[in-house]
Amino acid sequence: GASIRIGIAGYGNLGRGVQAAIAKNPDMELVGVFTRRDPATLSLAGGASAFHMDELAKHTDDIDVLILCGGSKTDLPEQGPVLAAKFNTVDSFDTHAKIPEHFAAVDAPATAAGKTALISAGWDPGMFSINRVYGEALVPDGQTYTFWGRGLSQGHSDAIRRVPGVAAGVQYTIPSTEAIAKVRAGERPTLSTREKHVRECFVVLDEGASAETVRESIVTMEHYFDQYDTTVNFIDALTLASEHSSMPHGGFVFRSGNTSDEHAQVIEYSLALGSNPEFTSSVLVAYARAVHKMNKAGQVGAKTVFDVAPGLLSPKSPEQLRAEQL
Ligand SMILES: NC(=O)C1=CN([C@@H]2O[C@H](COP(=O)(O)OP(=O)(O)OC[C@H]3O[C@@H](n4cnc5c(N)ncnc54)[C@H](OP(=O)(O)O)[C@@H]3O)[C@@H](O)[C@H]2O)C=CC1
Ligand SMILES: N[C@@H](C[C@H]1CC(C(=O)O)=NO1)C(=O)O
Repeated sequence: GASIRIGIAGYGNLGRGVQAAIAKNPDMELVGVFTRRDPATLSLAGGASAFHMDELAKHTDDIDVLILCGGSKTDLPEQGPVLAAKFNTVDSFDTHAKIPEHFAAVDAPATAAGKTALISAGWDPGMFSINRVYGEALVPDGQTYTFWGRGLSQGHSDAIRRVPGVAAGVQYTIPSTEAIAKVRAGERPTLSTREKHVRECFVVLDEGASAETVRESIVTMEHYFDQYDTTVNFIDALTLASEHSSMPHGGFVFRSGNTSDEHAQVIEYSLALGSNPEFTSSVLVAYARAVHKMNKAGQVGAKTVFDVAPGLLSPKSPEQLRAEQL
């Protein structure tokens, strides 16, 4: 059938990743990239069209799903509700504590417009969320553990880039090896947030900015850093470019429980990501396929990955999937 027509709103790591993912999905086509900056300054690969974000309203009829690639700290809370009133959307909103609030803010305009707005897709939130739900539903008597890294968190990197005085920066998440060892040994420990990961930031300061003020803003930042032991290293732009431009990440969700006194059960879902943004974007593109089908089926309003039947992610028909994958 006809290709699914995708728009990209916001051209950063995720925006570039969605462009790459569309090239890997023959049932998809890229209508255009929409940016708040001057479109002419974007070095777009593959001859894709770049527009200013203000042009989006003209494309409501030629975009089936708009994938929102802005940052969760400030872009998505602002752009999500506005764009969900005009387009079917997918976003990767990952400020976990604020997901219910974002869901409500997007649900009203999407429902009123008869649009479908999938929020918080990706891997965490996203694929890891699904596996946490599988774990506790399938093995009710047990404990669930999530570990990330060592790798670059895009949400935390976006968040530090928004701190006044920060010119550029990245954040690595480092899991506690002793916590992982206890979990793998089947001890089922009770672990606080602080006991599971530490966070390490590398920051390039704006000219004249105070390192101590920036450090304090980062380590006390609610929802991102305040519950973790966090270090902030100040480096120059050249070092950032040469030593911190790759974005590997990964981790695993572990469910350890008992179905009877005699039998322990373990479920593990793991990711090893050469590129965090490219994987996340590939997830967003698969969910854009599902959103397109859900909207055509009249399923409107805000959704999360918990509301999406797995088969909808596939380009194959339900009949094909039954024949090939069950
Ligand atoms: N759920 C999940 O598993 C995951 C979620 N995420 C989320 O994805 C979000 C986006 O991550 P990421 O793509 O790395 O963020 P970026 O910082 O690369 O981009 C965010 C926005 O900033 C603008 N921008 C990008 N580059 C520049 C630049 N050089 N100068 C000025 N503005 C720029 C773009 O908007 P514009 O083009 O309009 O200027 C872009 O949409 C993260 O905040 C995170 O919350 C990420 C990974 C996993
Ligand atoms: N949303 C995360 C994806 C994973 C990585 C992560 C972390 O390192 O804290 N938490 O969830 C991201 O932006 O990279």
